Amino acid sequence: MADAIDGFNFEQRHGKARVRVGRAWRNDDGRYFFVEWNVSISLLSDCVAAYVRDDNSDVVATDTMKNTVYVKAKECTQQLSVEDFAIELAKHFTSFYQQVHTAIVKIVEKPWERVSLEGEQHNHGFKLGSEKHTTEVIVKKSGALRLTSGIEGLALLKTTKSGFEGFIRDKYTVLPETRERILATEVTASWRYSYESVLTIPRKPLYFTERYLDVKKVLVETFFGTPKEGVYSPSVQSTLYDMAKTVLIRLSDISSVQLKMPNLHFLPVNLSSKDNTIVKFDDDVYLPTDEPHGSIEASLSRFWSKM
Ligand SMILES: O=c1[nH]c(=O)c2[nH]c(=O)[nH]c2[nH]1
Repeated sequence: MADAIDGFNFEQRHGKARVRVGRAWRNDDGRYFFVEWNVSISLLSDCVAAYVRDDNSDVVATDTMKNTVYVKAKECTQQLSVEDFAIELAKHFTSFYQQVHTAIVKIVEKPWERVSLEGEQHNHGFKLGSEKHTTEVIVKKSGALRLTSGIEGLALLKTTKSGFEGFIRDKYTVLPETRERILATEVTASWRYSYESVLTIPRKPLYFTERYLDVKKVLVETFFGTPKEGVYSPSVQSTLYDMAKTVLIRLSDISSVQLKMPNLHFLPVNLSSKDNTIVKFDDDVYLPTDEPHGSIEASLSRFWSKM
């Protein structure tokens, strides 16, 4: 919402970024659960006077926002998904403060995973995994909701069943066509859920945690294909599209999905001197690179959905 001030359009928001909180829960049988969240809050509120008249009387202090994260974490006596925690926080800011009309809460969850020792799950031991679960919620005073979740840093590699052929060849092209190469990427995905009100989200406390695992499974399975056979990838573009499409086909409460898949190149190694070949590439020795990398991204949404 823009205000007209001194003959200008003025838009503002304020919040607290990167508030870190850890939350442990203990079951009746003594089993622990743990999450670590990095929370960023942004409030759209009627506090223009602070900018233009040195009047802070309508300002929610960002220090108060930070404290609220810890208070709400304390109040969540049952383990809950990162999405539900973000919605709880956003609902609090829009309902508690008359001045606040919209709250935007972004959270990145650190991938602490329960340790298994000799096939047995540890009661209270966790180790850090790799990819991260993210969420962004926007809640309005009316209860209108926009809920997006995502995954960051999902690194995937396959050693065969990938190629790239038939692309434009011109005087600048040196890349040979191939049906045999390594395919490696680090997937960043985000997907929007179709729930449009805080009143209609599923009640199950870990519903969105399960959904996150469902999306991750679809992405990974579609990238690799079956364990023995795999699936041939004619390009990153084609594999990306299959992954996005399978998410929308399998998961009915997701209305759109965005994927970013850098093409992390593994270059063939050939070494030769003036009179002999030292290393001849036979789909075996590679030079891994992450710079430069191809950057391939797309989004796919249902016809009737808002992006
Ligand atoms: O899967 C690929 N897509 C491209 O667009 C591209 N461009 C390139 O040089 N290699 C590849 N690989």
